[in-house]
Amino acid sequence: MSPGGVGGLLAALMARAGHRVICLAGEQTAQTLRRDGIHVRSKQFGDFTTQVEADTQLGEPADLCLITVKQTALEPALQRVPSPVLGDGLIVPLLNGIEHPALLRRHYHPQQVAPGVIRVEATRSAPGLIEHGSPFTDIDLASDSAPRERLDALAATLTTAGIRTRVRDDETAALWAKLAFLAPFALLTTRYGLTVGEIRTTRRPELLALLEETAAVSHACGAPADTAAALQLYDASPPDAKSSMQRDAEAGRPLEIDAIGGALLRAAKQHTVDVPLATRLVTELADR
Ligand SMILES: NC(=O)C1=CN([C@@H]2O[C@H](COP(=O)(O)OP(=O)(O)OC[C@H]3O[C@@H](n4cnc5c(N)ncnc54)[C@H](OP(=O)(O)O)[C@@H]3O)[C@@H](O)[C@H]2O)C=CC1
Ligand SMILES: CC(C)(CO)C(=O)C(=O)O
Repeated sequence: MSPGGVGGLLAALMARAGHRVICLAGEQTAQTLRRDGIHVRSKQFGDFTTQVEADTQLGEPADLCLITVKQTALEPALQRVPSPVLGDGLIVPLLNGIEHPALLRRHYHPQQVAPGVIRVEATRSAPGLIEHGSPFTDIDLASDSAPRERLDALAATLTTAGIRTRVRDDETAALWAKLAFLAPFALLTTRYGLTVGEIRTTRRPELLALLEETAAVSHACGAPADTAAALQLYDASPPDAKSSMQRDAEAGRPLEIDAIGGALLRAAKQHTVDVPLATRLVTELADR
């Protein structure tokens, strides 16, 4: 559901591996996909085009529904996948953030909901045209409510299609591991309009302070967070890397500020953790 940067790439990889794939999108995107398929330009997989089916709403049961819409459009998008039509298919949201699994568990049976986090850099430059800029496409799956065997089977299927997938034991830890890295990255690159290479040099003290704040909230929520390891990832990132929130800001699209920054502040408040820098950055971004 929602074949944008992430969803379009995964749909194309699954179709290329021989799976039947139905992309659920707006009418215009669905028409384009039915006619032209999905064309991927990838640093990892090379250039390729695959045919997919496409519709505006799910019309039959499915084994798996990957949810790859932005959080800002999640609630209306769920109408595209009515629970009675889906049957007992696995729902796997790959959105950034930590709060959407609760919403999905209200819409679908909790045993069907298996959240994942994805590490990838992928952009939809036009409907059906995906630019995949990272030389990796990695997913971590974890669910407090879905049976482990289903996650293991899915991880094997995705890995065979080229999407390296691991199953983690702890859902909270898996979601926070991504957010603890992403929140400082998204907030700083978007607030200052700088690449990761510029942030880790010219704004290093702020980066360190924000990593500390985020790690403190993560710990308070029961998820281990390793600030030194996160900093190493920043230092190892290609200097011109940008966050998806920053690319949204550049393109004038709505920002996932609430799912990423807002969720961090809410968790901090709940656990009475002081996060002055995160609060300032989220406020400044929201004001814009
Ligand atoms: N892009 C990246 O590199 C990464 C993104 N993520 C996360 O993955 C998630 C998806 O991001 P990304 O792939 O970049 O998103 P995109 O903006 O590329 O794609 C969003 C898709 O959502 C659809 N959409 C927009 N509005 C609605 C709506 N009202 N109802 C239903 N569908 C709608 C669009 O479909 P249509 O064509 O019909 O308009 C589009 O295909 C986000 O949570 C993001 O944070 C995580 C890691 C990396
Ligand atoms: C950090 C990154 C690029 C990892 O995939 C991401 O999730 C984002 O920018 O939204």
